[in-house]
Amino acid sequence: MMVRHYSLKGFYETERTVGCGGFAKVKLATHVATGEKVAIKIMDKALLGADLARVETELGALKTVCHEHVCKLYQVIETDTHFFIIMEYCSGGELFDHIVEKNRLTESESRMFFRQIVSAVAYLHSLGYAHRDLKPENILLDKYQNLKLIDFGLCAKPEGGINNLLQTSCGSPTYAAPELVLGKQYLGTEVDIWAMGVLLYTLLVGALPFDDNTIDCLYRKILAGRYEEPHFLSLESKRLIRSMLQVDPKNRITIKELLNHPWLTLGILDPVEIKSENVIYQDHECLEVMACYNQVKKEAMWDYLKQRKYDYHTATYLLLLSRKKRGSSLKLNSSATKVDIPNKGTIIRRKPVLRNLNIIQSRSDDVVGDNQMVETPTTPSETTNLQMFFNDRTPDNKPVKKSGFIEPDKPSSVRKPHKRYRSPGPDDSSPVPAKRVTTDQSTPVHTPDRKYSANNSETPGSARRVLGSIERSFHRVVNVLTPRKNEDSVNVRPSLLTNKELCNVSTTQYHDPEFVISELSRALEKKGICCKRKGFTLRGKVEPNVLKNLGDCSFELEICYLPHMGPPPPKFTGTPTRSILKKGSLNYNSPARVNVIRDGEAKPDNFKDSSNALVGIRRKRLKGDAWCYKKVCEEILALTASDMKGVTESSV
Ligand SMILES: Nc1ncnc2c1ncn2[C@@H]1O[C@H](COP(=O)(O)OP(=O)(O)OP(=O)(O)O)[C@@H](O)[C@H]1O
Repeated sequence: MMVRHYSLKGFYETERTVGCGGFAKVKLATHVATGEKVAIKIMDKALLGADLARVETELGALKTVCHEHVCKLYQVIETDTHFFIIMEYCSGGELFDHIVEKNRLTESESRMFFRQIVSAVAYLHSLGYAHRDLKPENILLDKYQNLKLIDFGLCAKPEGGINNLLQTSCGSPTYAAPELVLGKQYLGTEVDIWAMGVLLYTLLVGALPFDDNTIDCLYRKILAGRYEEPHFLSLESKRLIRSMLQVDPKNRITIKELLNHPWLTLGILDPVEIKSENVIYQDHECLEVMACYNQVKKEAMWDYLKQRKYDYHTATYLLLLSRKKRGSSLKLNSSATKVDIPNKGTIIRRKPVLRNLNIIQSRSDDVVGDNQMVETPTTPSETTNLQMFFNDRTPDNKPVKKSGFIEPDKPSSVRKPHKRYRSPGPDDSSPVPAKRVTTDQSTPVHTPDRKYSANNSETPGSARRVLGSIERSFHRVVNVLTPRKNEDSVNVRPSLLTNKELCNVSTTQYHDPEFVISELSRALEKKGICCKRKGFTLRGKVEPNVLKNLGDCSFELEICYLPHMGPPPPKFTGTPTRSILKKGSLNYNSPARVNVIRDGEAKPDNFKDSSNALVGIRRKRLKGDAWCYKKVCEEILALTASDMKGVTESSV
């Protein structure tokens, strides 16, 4: 059943679900004022229960960090029932899927990605944070192939600094360092390095270094530090992985050594940079746009924004800054619901706000002097912290005291269902009270009651209340009258994919979707995996130990038509013309990509006719362990492929 989130209405237009985790559903949405795409992580408080604390942990970290390879936070909305975390949208999907898609990455692609990971982790460590859940499922790609670290629910900021010991065992078993497995006290930095070793191995090899069907055997392998080194790995890659997967944490390479490691600088020469950004900084043009839009003085706008309330204004400003970085125009759409800037005394404008106003061109007459609007990429204190962390020297060249240079904070770690484990330890000995987690006491919650008309700043309170009430009634009428898009609506035909949607798709040689879905259902049944059919989608759930697998996961296999370019192919006559479902591999077998010129026009993506198109199987992990999902899909697709081959031979 589709849930309507009124607190987003007028501010964000939600689209499809792009991911699900143990705690959250993540939706793609458009930020109405800027038209920018964002991701909204929606968490139901009732389902969070005792894990409410992890939201606090995640938000605390996201509000502090700002790095090009950490997913940016724009806004936090808390209602009585939900959290909505509005973040940078990463359209490239999970690094995990990227690896699976390519089987394994080349050394140079792995290097490019690993440099970004090292940069982000070094930055986190310099701020006193350990991530504690580094794995390719928690690393996303944006459309420029930049990596973005997500999921800070298990991160820790030890009291007294990063060089203080933690005790809570948490994370995913296959990425867990030996000291975590043993339940010893450990350093957050050292367990992150181990997880990065596992990560680099998965990039280069396409499989986990430590894997087994039982947790005991898995832990034995981890404790022995025993893993295979495939022959195709270069000597330098092997050396680097070995230096991270050292059983004794004291022998493990440090993050500082990694920054300059020859493998990471090969062909690039420069050491990895850890340059941080300022979370929010003054930008003359963006501030002017914001001030004009909200009808306040620029100083007042900045005074408000620098409080970093993570409300709609913060989101709008941060999105404007990112538009500016990309060289896009700085325009704001006045159809977004307006939110008042609390300090009314500063409101000076009387001009009506125009639709799609491009405010850069209309410079206001009440701007703050240009010299006050200096962009400050990094604050002195941030620079100092980074310098101190990586040079072991203070700016006046005194040795740095290793602990205590970051404001102490409580470490936190919270159990994560499906993929993670946790054993209780002193670093979470102070149970987080089941209090209402507020992200910022002064952050306005954008419930419908807080929506004002465009010129609300000039409307007296009582009149505004009346208007608000009329507006709410109006919304209710509109909602009753607007037909709802039912998420449960069942597709009567498989969807026809475009070329851009061919990620995570296996091709078949068949044209009949009913036949393929029934073969898939049979294969799932044979493997003992219960599944539900909805339209042309099968949703399966794997319990631990089905298929002798440690993890559990749920997934979807959707039958769809593959795009074919040009006139429909002749009816299938027996000999497959394209690659058939490839046994035991999740690699995407690209269907023929032919640009057909019809009436002088190329039609690559928009060919809407599915008649005679071949059928494909699109897979998607919904929840749970990614490697379990990979194994299950491979086995099911292999089984289906061999079953269908028999049917093909006798029936065609
Ligand atoms: N900013 C984003 N842009 C695009 N997709 C995202 C974004 N954030 C999350 N996702 C997708 O949603 C999925 C779930 O998000 P996330 O891991 O943050 O949720 P969670 O409930 O904390 O998960 P977990 O159970 O792993 O803790 C991710 O694996 C990813 O596929």
